[in-house]
Amino acid sequence: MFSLLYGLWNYLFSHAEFHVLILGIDKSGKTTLLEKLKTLYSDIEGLPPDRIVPTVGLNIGRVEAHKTKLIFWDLGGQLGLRSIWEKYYEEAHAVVYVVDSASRNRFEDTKSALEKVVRHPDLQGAPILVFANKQDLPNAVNAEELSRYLELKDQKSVQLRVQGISAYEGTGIQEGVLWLVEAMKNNVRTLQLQRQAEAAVTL
Ligand SMILES: Nc1nc2c(ncn2[C@@H]2O[C@H](COP(=O)(O)OP(=O)(O)OP(=O)(O)O)[C@@H](O)[C@H]2O)c(=O)[nH]1
Ligand SMILES: [Mg+2]
Repeated sequence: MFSLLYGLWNYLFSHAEFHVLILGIDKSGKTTLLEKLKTLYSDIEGLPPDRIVPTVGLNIGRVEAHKTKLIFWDLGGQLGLRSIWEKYYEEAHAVVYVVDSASRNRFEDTKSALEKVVRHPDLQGAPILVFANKQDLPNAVNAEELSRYLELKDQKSVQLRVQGISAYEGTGIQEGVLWLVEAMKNNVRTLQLQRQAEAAVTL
């Protein structure tokens, strides 16, 4: 019985696509990360950093990571564009929240934007992976220091992890994505989204 259920579970997930939102304030490195994800996990070579411009619309990256199909949505982080983020919340399985770990003068801004994400009712139950980006810079704070700044230890009800990365060098990214994939698979929100998708197909 267990192996039957396990087989069914695996079958469902091998066919499912997970929607992952990439959020964070402007210049944190979201699009640079998206392009690196394409390089790491697909046949497409992502754009080099010097060809990336600030995001106004939406960038999409479809990859297969750790035997799981992932669709990343990368949105613009400028102040005037952040109100668009919530339009994507209902359909998102998880969030990757990118922080520029070397810009201490912007930690307050990134903290308050993250708090709104964590508290939003449309994202209830979604795992949140905070990427402490730009670890290649000498003045970057590490993942532990950053979680102290962001006061993330108090968020007990949320599945949350802080991971140091460099979107330039690619370090730390796969470790974080592996955690996210496992978190999404063991998650009530994922089951709910899957049921909604199935209901939409049978209507
Ligand atoms: N040193 C360093 N710089 C980075 C890294 N990732 C991104 N950057 C730089 O940070 C700046 C912003 O990168 P983007 O990827 O455009 O940032 P974004 O978060 O997509 O910005 P918006 O689209 O405006 O919200 C660029 O100059 C990047 O080259 C990194 O890992 N290390
Ligand atoms: Mg961008």
